[in-house]
Amino acid sequence: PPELVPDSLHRLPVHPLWQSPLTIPGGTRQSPINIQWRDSVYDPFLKPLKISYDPTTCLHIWNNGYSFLVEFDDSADRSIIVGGPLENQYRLKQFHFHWGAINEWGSEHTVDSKFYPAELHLVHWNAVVYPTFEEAVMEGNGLAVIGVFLKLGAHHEGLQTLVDALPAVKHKDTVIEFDVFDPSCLIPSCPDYWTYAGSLTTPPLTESVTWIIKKKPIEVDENQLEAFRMLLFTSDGEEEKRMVDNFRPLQPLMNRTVRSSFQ
Ligand SMILES: NS(=O)(=O)c1c(F)c(F)c(-n2cc(CC3CCCCC3)nn2)c(F)c1F
Ligand SMILES: [Zn+2]
Repeated sequence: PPELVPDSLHRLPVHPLWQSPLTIPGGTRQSPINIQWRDSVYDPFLKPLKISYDPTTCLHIWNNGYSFLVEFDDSADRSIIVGGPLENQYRLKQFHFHWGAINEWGSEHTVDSKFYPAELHLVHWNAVVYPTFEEAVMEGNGLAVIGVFLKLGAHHEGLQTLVDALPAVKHKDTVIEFDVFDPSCLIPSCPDYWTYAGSLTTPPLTESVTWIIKKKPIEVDENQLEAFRMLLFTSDGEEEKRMVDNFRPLQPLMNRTVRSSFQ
């Protein structure tokens, strides 16, 4: 419920990464948004999303002072997605999460105004059309991000290997090698998703993302969520600020329709 949402949402977040304005002047397709289930439109022409990741393309985990990113070798078409709403295949670049200080909020997207405690984003770029990720970030069909909601429940075996590595990236600008991980273990097997045209939810907030939001959440346990909350926004030696509530406020839907791959 909105009254539960941290008042920080009503104050501009102070995190340095947000020094740029929280709203993009003239933005018409900003993210995240609330997904009103009954307003989403079933599109029978949407294809199943095809995910093929090579676990050996995993490189390292990096605390960038906003989230922790697991980055991949995207120098060839080894970890890709194709199909769904996409016209081209897209290469996996990194995945990261957004989460709250408490289990009542933390996700960026909401479903019927309900927050989940966390949300996973798998960021892919259109290497068929654009020569670099940096260029793709600036183009309307440049990126495709798969969003997966995390809900409090059973222990998640696959996530635990990632959680075990987090203490090594507690501080901003720390990196740890992470050389074999298959992120498809974090994606629900249920094929159902919503899709809409949106933006990055962090600077540069460019309107270049085809969002693919999985309908089914994955379950993680309290200890695993707490491990996220032990990370710090701050560098070693600075006054510690816990890395929590690193999600952008909801943005206006404006003239957009959310399509569903399911009836
Ligand atoms: N929440 S999100 O919308 O899924 C999301 C994304 F889609 C992103 F692409 C990034 N992103 C930001 C950069 C810096 C680049 C630095 C060079 C210029 C382009 C941005 N790398 N990846 C990101 F941080 C993020 F949170
Ligand atoms: Zn994100």
